[in-house]
Parts: sequence; structure tokens; C-alpha cells
Amino acid sequence: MENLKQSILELITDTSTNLPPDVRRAVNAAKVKEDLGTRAALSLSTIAENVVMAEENVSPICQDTGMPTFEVKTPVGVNQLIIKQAIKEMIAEATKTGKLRSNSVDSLTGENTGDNLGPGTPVIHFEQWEEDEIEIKLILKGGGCENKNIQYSLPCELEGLGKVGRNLDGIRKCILHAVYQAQGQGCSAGFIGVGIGGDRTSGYALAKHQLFRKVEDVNPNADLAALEDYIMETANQLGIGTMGFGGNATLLGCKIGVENRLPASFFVSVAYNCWAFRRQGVRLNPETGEILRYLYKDEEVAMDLTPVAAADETDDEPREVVLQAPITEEQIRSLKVGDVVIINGEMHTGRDALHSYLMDHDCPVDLNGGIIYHCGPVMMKDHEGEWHVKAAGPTTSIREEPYQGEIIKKFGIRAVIGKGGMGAKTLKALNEHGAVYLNAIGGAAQYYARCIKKVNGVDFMEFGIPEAMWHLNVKGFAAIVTMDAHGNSLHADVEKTSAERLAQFAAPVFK
Ligand SMILES: O=C(O)C[C@H](O)C(=O)O
Ligand code: SF4
Repeated sequence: MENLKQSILELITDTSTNLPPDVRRAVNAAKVKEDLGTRAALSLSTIAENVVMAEENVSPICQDTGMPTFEVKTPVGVNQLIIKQAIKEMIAEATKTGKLRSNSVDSLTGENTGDNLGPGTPVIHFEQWEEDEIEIKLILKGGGCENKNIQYSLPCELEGLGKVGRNLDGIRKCILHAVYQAQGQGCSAGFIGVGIGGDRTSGYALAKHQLFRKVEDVNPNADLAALEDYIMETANQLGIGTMGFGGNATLLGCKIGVENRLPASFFVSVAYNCWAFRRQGVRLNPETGEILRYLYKDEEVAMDLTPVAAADETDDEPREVVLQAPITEEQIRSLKVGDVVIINGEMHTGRDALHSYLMDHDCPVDLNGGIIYHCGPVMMKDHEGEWHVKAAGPTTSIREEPYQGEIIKKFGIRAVIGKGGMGAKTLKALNEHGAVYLNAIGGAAQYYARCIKKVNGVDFMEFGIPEAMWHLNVKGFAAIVTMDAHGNSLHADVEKTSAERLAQFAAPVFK
């Protein structure tokens, strides 16, 4: 097994940095579905560019490299302990070289282990099989989309859809609702794996397992194949679109599996995966551990980089405004939902640990007129001790909803950058204190890392790399105003219209 470790490291690196061909085909097809010049089409363009950059730089597609989850199958006689040890060592190695973000956090103390190892991480499932080769599959599913997983216990009642019975039509309603409730927060357009039956634990495991099916494969069960087709057709009529900006491409894949259940239980479990659908697999020689072939590399697929809107093709080109930090209240009040802003100057990262801390502490830097970026980057230190950004896309902002309004007020913040939008409390604070919410493209971690010209400093390293407060000098950082200082929220609008559309699918479809 002299090649085992190298093979596992290659698998981890490839999974994190190189989007598989079936996923690329789905993203390319989504771009064709969107109208030229729309926010959704522009976002898909950025996503495509980001995928190319990640492959070229051999760097993470998204900064959240997720919970590494391995599914390993071994022939009888192969020592699984050796494989387990090699996986752990190579996870730590890939973290050291910036292919993975340090993502393993002690749930009680909040301490980041720094090497992606700890109780429960990485996740490794072993199985024995009759075949001669070793198979290792890996999925890197980020936390933002993981948070949008949902489990339904039937029968139930769902707003807009009415009664949900223990039958195929009830399952249909749950899946549509699952896509609706994710909105853009799990970095739509997304993929879903659905598990029907099982118990609460095995139902979710089944749902996640469906994500290992190729995007294009057809369900062998005719009823489920019909349901998958129906969901693909219908979910894309909800109008949520890429990043929840509205649009025609909301769901890129739907795979449904079924297991038996207990008489008292009927679960429908849905695993939501963002567009940055990073999963790969290899077959290994059981003697040497060398890679015989990859499982999800049927052909090379280039990302569609054709421009979505030439300047003269659309009449209502979004207004582009250049902002230099610190920003004045007057500048902020002149912005409207839909404007594109290009930011130059300093911004500060801050996410869950920082927001909670700032509620009852001072801030080490002056945030007056400043910009907070909801971001947990991948960072590397060079030999001179200087920090470099390896990946830096936005994180889901709604988690900071309990704090954001008060933090804006307390520190005089003028702009909050994140993804997925925020709620009514923040919208009110934006209006009262003269601030805006800017949506960056989730998952576009290479695209944004390129805009960061210098790391000015860092505070709160004790929170761990993703949660620390990084002070970043940026140039040409583009984002879209999706909540302005006048009470307008694109997110509230899309949520309302998609809820209305969801309700149109209440009538029974399957017997
Ligand atoms: O943790 C992150 O950086 C992002 C997360 O995956 C999210 O989608 O919110
Ligand atoms: S930021 Fe978006 S693309 Fe990245 S892991 Fe989270 S949900 Fe996925």
C-alpha cells in the first residue's frame, strides 16, 4: 500500500479544487436557462469563472471545504485501520497546504483543532464488498447548505401546501417545500438528495447517500424517476434562482432513495447541496493503493465563460457605484436594491463568534463608516510570517440576524457583505442608521480572494482562522445591493413570490 496516502491526498485535493464534469454540465445548462443581463445570469458567470480559477490555482472552489465524509468499500482481507489512519494523516496534510479550511471546532469550547481532526471529524464509513478493488468516495459538503437540510415527519401540514399525507403526493409536497425553505441561503442553484423512510438518523444518511449518484442518472424505480422529473420541472418554477436573486434555475439535481420504515414513523429527509457540489471517488489497487481510475470524471467539461451581457445588449444595465471605505451616510442612502457596488479599501471579516463577542465588548479597530464581511477565509502564512488569502467567499448572513442590527448601531457600520440576505430586524436597522446589505456570490471564493490585495492584520486568532477578524485591503470587490437603507429587500420579495408559487402546487399530482 505504498501509494495509499498519495492517492488519498490526490482525492482530497481534486475534490476540493476541481468540480466534477456532471456538476459542471448542470451549472453550464443553468446559465443557458437564465435571461441575459439578469442578476442570476451574472452570478452564474461569476460562478463559472470561479470554478476555472480554482482548477487553475489548485485552490478550494469554496472556502468552506465542509465536513469531509468518506465512503470506503474494501475487499475481504484489506486492513481498514490502515486506510483510516491514512485518511486522517492526509486530511491534516491537505489542511496544512490550504486545500482544506480548518473546519473542526470543539462544540463546547469553540476551539478549532486546526487540522480538521477531532471527535467525529472526518466522517468515515467502511463497508466490505465482493469486488477486488478498494473504492473511496468523498464529499465535501459545506455548513451553509448543511444548515438547509430538513426532515419532515408525516403526516403534517405545510403552509401553502396544506395536508401532507403518507403517500407519494405527500412526499412530493415535502420535497418542493424543502427547496422553497432553502431560498438562496444554501448557495442555490442546488442539488438535493432525498431519503424516504428509515428512522431520523438513517433517513438523513440515505438522503446524503443519494448525492453520490451522478446528476444525469435515472432512478431504477419508475415512481421515483417520475417524481425526480416532476421536482426538477416544478422546483425550477419557484423563481428563487441563483443565490436567491430570482430566476429560472433553482434546482440542478434531485435524487430520491427509499428504505423501509417503522409503522409509527414516516420521515422524508432532504440533504441540500450548494452549486459547489464537491464529490469525487477513486478505485484503488488493493496491493499498492495506487489510483486505477476516478469515478466522476467521464469527460473534460469546460465551464461556459461566454459573457452573459454585453454592455449594449440590455436597456436596464444595473447602476455601478464605486465605494471607498470608510463610506459616508450620504453615499449609502443614495444606493438602491439592484445597484452593483465596487468596493476599494479596507473591510473586516466577522462571523458568528465575533458578532456574539461585539454585543458586549469594544472592537479593537474603528468600525465607523466601515464594512463587515461575513466571511471565514482559508489563510496561509508564508516563511516571513505574512498571511495570504487562499479562498474568501461569503458565509450565510442570516445566522447573524439576532446581533446585526445592534452591532450596526453600536459601531456605526455602513455596509454588511454576506450572502442569502438578512431579516426584518436588520432591514429596520439599515433604514434607521443608514447602512446597506450587499450580497456577494456564495462559493466564489477564488473570485473574491483575487480582489484582496493585502492582509492588514488580524484580531481574535483565538476564535480560530475562519472566525477571526481579518482586516483586508480590497480592490474592485463587486457585490449587489439586495437590502437598502430605504426598507427594500430583494430577499423579502423573492421569498414572498416563491411562497405564492409554491402554493400553486398544492393540488394532488401523484396518486
Ligand atoms: O462557512 C462558510 O464559510 C460558509 C458556509 O458554508 C455557508 O454557506 O454559510
Ligand atoms: S458558502 Fe455556499 S458554496 Fe460554499 S459551502 Fe457554503 S453553501 Fe456551499
